[in-house]
Amino acid sequence: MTPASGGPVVLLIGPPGSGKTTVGELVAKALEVPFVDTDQVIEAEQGRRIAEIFVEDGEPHFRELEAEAVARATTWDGVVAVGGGAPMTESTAALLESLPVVFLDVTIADAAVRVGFSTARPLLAVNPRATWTRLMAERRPTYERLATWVVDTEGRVAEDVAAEVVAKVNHE
Ligand SMILES: Nc1ncnc2c1ncn2[C@@H]1O[C@H](COP(=O)(O)OP(=O)(O)O)[C@@H](O)[C@H]1O
Ligand SMILES: O=C(O)C1=C[C@@H](OP(=O)(O)O)[C@@H](O)[C@H](O)C1
Ligand SMILES: [Mg+2]
Repeated sequence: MTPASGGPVVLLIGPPGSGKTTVGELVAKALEVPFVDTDQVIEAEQGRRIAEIFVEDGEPHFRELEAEAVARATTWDGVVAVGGGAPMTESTAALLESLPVVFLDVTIADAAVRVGFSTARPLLAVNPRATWTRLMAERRPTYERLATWVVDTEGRVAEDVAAEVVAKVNHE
């Protein structure tokens, strides 16, 4: 992806299983712009999976890598999906405040079905439902504060959610 003066068309935030990665790709395709997922950037640059980074270096190190990756992504054109915990880092929240952000909302019921709570998401490896619910409660005020728009994804296919994000971005 090439740096551009305009910055991201839209950034997607929300908890694991809200569909940031999936919907982000669909939105980018529809708008014919590049897509970047900061977790994928981190994995490619590190040559390791997110779960390995957590185990080998700990969550604080992952959060540093994540803050750097998000900061770079905010200078690029296109659609950006970040990890569920990214907005909880202060420097990241400060950057997102002035950018077009969609909070993809979801309940534990749908998130559990979508994510299946595999070990790919290390924070959810133990007591996944209780942990997801606690994290969402901690994070919701930040997601809502940073959201330019909130899109409810409950019971909706990703294509439908993506169409609403595109409409919001296009101010339809
Ligand atoms: N609206 C949706 N309806 C049903 N399944 C979805 C939806 N959005 C995403 N998924 C599925 O849920 C899983 C997690 O989606 P993902 O995009 O990785 O979420 P996130 O990046 O927010 O954690 C994927 O298997 C994806 O195919
Ligand atoms: O909620 C979190 O803290 C995390 C969410 C994950 O991304 P998704 O939200 O895309 O699953 C990934 O960044 C990492 O496992 C930590
Ligand atoms: Mg994701």
